[in-house]
Amino acid sequence: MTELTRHPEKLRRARDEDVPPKTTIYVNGWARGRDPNSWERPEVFEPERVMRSSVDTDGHDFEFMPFGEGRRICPAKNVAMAPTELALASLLHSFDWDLPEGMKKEDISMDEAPGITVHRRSPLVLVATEYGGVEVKDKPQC
Ligand code: HEM
Repeated sequence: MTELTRHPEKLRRARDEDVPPKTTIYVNGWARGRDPNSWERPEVFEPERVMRSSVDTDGHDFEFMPFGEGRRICPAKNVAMAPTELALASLLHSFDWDLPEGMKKEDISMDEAPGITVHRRSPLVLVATEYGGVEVKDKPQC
């Protein structure tokens, strides 16, 4: 993708329209991840769907390319994946997670804020209880 951004002339004849040189091109990863031709019920938050699927993050499957593809693929893919998995696994292993008092599952908004990277519109507030029953005083925001 970086390759296309740097050398948009490669797309010149895309869809029979000229793309002028030096045009900045953004690949809409959000739309790709919600393409109903690739994913069943794409609007449903269902991370397990990638476990059932044969797609991987190596840049061969155009429906799921969090690290890009081709010769500009993220060179730190493995460096990024290991601590991400470790951090998430440690949080799940060490704490019970609950909603703040009075809040229901249906109250959680998964709305996203616009931007080059996707992030939540409103913070996710959870109560972490360490295994053994000790409630963590500073409620983390994920
Ligand atoms: C979960 C974390 C990360 C994600 C999702 C991610 C994703 C990406 C994506 C989508 C690209 C563009 C690939 C393309 O143009 O096709 C990229 C490029 C790049 N990433 Fe990452 N990245 C992550 C972490 C990191 C880390 C931790 C480093 C450095 C330690 C890093 C270094 C780079 C570099 C240097 C490039 C540019 C490669 C080039 O243009 O040749 N990334 N990354």
